[in-house]
Amino acid sequence: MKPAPISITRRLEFDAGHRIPNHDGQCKHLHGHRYAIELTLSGEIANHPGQADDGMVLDFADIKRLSNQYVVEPWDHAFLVAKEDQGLVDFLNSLPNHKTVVMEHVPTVENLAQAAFNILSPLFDKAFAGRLQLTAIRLYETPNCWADVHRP
Ligand SMILES: Nc1nc2c(c(=O)[nH]1)N=C([C@H](O)[C@H](O)COP(=O)(O)OP(=O)(O)OP(=O)(O)O)CN2
Ligand SMILES: [Zn+2]
Repeated sequence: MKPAPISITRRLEFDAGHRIPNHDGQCKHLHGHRYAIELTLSGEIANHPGQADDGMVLDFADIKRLSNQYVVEPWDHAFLVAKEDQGLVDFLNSLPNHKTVVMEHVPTVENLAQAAFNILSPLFDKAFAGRLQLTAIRLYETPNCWADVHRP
């Protein structure tokens, strides 16, 4: 029998500041969140008796390593600001050694989840070609608010 499809998910957390400049409520103010990102990968379970990855789609440590390097560490304790939010970009750039990440789009949880997916999906494709795929990202902005991005 063909094995049933399987996916694995690794959760990582980071802190970042942001604002939604044109929001009609509190979110137009500078504030921060403890974000949680959940990365879901799908692939086949390795049948490699005697090897470290036997029985795994991918070692959770590998998901952590790639995600930390390219998203979690760059965004952790950074201020995530939209490039269109020019006054704030200029202010943040005036702060010596401030960790600022200028985003292509307004840093809603939807756009951040999409940005993380666009960064990480090709990296997983390249590193583990053919064996597995990043199929979804869930990004929590608060315990009550999150966005899901799915591989098309
Ligand atoms: N669709 C979206 N709506 C909102 C976003 C967003 O990214 N996408 N972001 C915000 C705010 O930045 C904030 O993160 C959410 O604040 P809030 O609604 O207050 O969420 P809480 O979980 O803190 O709300 P509680 O009422 O305390 O549960 C707003 N909207
Ligand atoms: Zn917010």
